[in-house]
Amino acid sequence: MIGACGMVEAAPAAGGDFVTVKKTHFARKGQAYYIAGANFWYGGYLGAASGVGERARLLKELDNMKAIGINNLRVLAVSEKTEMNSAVSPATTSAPGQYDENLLVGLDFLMAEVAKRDMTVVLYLNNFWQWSGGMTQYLNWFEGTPALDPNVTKDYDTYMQKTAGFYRNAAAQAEYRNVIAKIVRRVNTITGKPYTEDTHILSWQLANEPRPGNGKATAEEKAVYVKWVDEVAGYIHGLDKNHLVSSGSEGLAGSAQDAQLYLDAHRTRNIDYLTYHLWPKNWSWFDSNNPTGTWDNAIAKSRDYLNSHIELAAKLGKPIVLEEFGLDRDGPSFSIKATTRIRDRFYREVFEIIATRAQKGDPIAGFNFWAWGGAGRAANPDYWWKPGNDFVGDPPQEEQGLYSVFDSDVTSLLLIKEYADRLHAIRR
Ligand SMILES: O=C1NC[C@H](CO)[C@@H](O)[C@@H]1O
Repeated sequence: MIGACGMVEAAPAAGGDFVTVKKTHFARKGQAYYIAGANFWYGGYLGAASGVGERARLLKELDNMKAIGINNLRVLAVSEKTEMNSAVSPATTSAPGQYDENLLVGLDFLMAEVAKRDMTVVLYLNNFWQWSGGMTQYLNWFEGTPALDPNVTKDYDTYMQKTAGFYRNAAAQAEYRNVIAKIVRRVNTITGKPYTEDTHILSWQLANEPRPGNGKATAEEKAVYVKWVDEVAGYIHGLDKNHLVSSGSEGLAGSAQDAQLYLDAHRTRNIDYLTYHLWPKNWSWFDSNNPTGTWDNAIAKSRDYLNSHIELAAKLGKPIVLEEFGLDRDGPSFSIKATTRIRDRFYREVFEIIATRAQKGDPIAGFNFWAWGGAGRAANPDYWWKPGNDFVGDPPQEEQGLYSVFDSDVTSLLLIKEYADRLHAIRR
């Protein structure tokens, strides 16, 4: 629709067009709404008008995702400039109060194109991990502590424990709220529509995989984390009365294996639905160098993880979304030429549980696989990302091809379509 000012404008939002929670399900436009989604962290980057922007690619990626039934994208809304090696550049914010308008317009463009395809987006506003600067970079700004890349130090335990200091740093929290307000209060420069009025935003998300600290988080660290989730989610609702808010938690793996902590952090009325992630290889349940020897262990633990979190959501009476899961290519290999038989078998196991329980009416509201690589291709023989290279589903902290689903992975794409169709057919 072309408005009087000549700007591309979506039809005015009717109240019913926002995604809402109805008991333990999502609803949208008077229907139950199930997510058959992709992680597409770099969607805003492709939408930029210059520099890293690749708008022609973005349109093709969105069309290809739409064609296989993908109706939701999980996208990084803001990145922080950092010295850490395995982080994306450029970044949305290079210092407190300084923003790259080209990247913000990129997000505008993405949202405008998502609206045309009637997809929805989950936008995460920070990152516990280093690949977009994230919480560690805030501490570098406000504590003066060095931003140490765990891919370099190889000490993830210390990284996690230090990064959780973000929650208790008043200056970092104040700037984080400034950044949240900058994004949430933004008026889309392509459509002229305020983000708070955009019915194609499904939810604002506090961060990607916020954790209370490392696996030995203390009672005090856990209490700080629970308070942080409640307060920031409440702050976002204060800015935006229309949209849902989620945490971005991985579930127990991101809650020091403490179910009570996971429940306590998500009990607040400020959190509208639960999230969880499933990573058998990252969590050493599956060894891709010994697939036959570790498959049974990995799939048993995965099934338990999938089902037990749906029970936790039922306890809180809220929907839950499996918003990340993945496995690497056969071999293992990062090469796009490698087959994906084991990954496809894993995806089918995951999808079958999600679809069956969703059809039964259990509080599982859908999935986002990690992650859409599409037409992107690894540029370097070592598969590591360098500025100027294609973006793929794997962020710069990991080899480009580790978990990405590429446009040539036909068996995977057909599998995603099969289950997207099943979820979209659910009527409630
Ligand atoms: O959020 C995340 N979860 C797991 C992904 C794959 O390891 C990782 O790339 C990302 O930081």
